[in-house]
Amino acid sequence: MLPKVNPTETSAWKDLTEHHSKMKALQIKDLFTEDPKRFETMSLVFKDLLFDYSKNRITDETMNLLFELAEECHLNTAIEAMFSGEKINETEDRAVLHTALRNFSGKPVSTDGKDVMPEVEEVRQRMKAFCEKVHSGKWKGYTGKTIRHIVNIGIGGSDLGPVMVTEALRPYWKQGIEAHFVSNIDGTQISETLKQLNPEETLFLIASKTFTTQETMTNAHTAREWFLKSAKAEKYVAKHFVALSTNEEDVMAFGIARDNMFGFWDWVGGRYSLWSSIGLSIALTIGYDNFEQLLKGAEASDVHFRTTPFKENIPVIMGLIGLWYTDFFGAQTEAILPYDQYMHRFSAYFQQGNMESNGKHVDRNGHPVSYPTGPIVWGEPGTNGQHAFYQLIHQGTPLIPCDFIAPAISHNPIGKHHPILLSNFFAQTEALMNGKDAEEVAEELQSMDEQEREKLVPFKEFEGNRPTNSFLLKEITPFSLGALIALYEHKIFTQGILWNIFSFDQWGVELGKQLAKKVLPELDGDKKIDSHDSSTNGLINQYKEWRK
Ligand SMILES: O=P(O)(O)OC[C@H]1O[C@@H](O)[C@H](O)[C@@H](O)[C@@H]1O
Repeated sequence: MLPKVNPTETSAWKDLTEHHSKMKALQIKDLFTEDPKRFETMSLVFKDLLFDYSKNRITDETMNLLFELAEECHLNTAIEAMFSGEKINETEDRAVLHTALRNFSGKPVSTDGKDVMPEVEEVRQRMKAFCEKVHSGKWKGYTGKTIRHIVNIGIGGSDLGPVMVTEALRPYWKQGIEAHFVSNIDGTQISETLKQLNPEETLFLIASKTFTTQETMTNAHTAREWFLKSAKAEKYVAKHFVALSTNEEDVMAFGIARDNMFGFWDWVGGRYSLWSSIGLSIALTIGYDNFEQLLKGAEASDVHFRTTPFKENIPVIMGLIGLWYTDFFGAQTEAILPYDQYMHRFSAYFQQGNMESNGKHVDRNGHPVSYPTGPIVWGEPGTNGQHAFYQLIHQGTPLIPCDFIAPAISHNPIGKHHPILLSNFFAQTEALMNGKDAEEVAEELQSMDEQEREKLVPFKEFEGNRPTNSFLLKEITPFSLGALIALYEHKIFTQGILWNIFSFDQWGVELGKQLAKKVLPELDGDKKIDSHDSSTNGLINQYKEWRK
């Protein structure tokens, strides 16, 4: 059982509260003037990744108090508990061992007295063999053709990770293989996907931890019917459908043979499952060896997180700085802004990662928390975001801490594109910190009539002091991406421990599922509905009227 400390009752929290009143007025840019070594002190290089956290509203004292908070909340004990298979997901009575999926150390990882590594290894080997069969063309469709299209049918954690990673690693796609993803229950997505496909060359991966998720099962049945319209015989389903799941019984009931099922375990949370067999679409798309590199990158971050003192521990620092803004500055959101087009789903992925993990208002003792927990996470790739919402980041009223991410080397080094992209990446964090004061604005508007100029100055001023982290990666490779994802995962863990909440359950998504199940039968027939509030009744009845 994890120690359950209310963070606000620690002495570090009290000191941080006092410290915050001093820090409110401090300008980040002044901290740079005062300390020419600030960048050196507040940046870390890990593998081929530079993490620069110097453009934050922090001093050494802030960081030391935050480290003390982490100590008082027993973060070290919690990290060890996770890695060593303790059932830290108490509301579901489960261990949290996605780290075992990327363990190549040869050391056992046990939970419930059993080493999970032999089974992990066995599934990895089966995934590898399967990828080889598909890529070599030995795996044939029902008419003897090779597989050219992979369709992953899953939602939430069984979709977002595979989509994000395959997109981020597009330069590594195997020739001759196209990956497709269907998640939404909206029939549009599967219809539009199926239109592009030939059933003879298509492999469906039904990805669902529980194998009961309504959206996934409905899409899977639609895909099966579509396939059988051409293939005619049930026996061919085995050549075109595989399951990625923990639920063997329901997989069999769907008609997928045991041989075509790649299992994983209840100690893998859905939003942490891309490292498991849920990653089969990734392995099929970029090749198994590259998938293994992704796992090895994540393993490197695991080792870093588990063994590095807090002062040099990137996910711990990321988590503490985030908490500093959420709980002391009242920041409600955080933006993740990758300056890499291939990473266009990275923020969407960590929307689920963060918000499903730490969107909790009850602490580990079952009491409502008295402090803000998980922030809203959002973002779009640069520079698109600059021309859309950066206005608010620069001049709006809310404080929005931002993570800027960019690769030094582009996979598409054409013309001046990459230097232009990176000039924006560098310029934005500088501008967010420095702002632009009235004097500078007036200087810029010198040629203007004085009265006009004075009117305009307030609108063109930037107060600055807007905090950012920068992640400069040498290049986006399977290894570096794996490492980066795992750093973000461990940031979430760090914050969950400090907020004293359970980060690995997600009871909040259940309500919607239950309610939709109640409404669905009411949509049949023409009978007017009066079982809800007048708004819901009104909407349902208008729908019934219009769909006639
Ligand atoms: O993989 P499954 O069982 O189909 O679940 C998909 C998603 O279902 C959602 O309801 C859960 O909140 C997610 O965590 C999960 O990833």
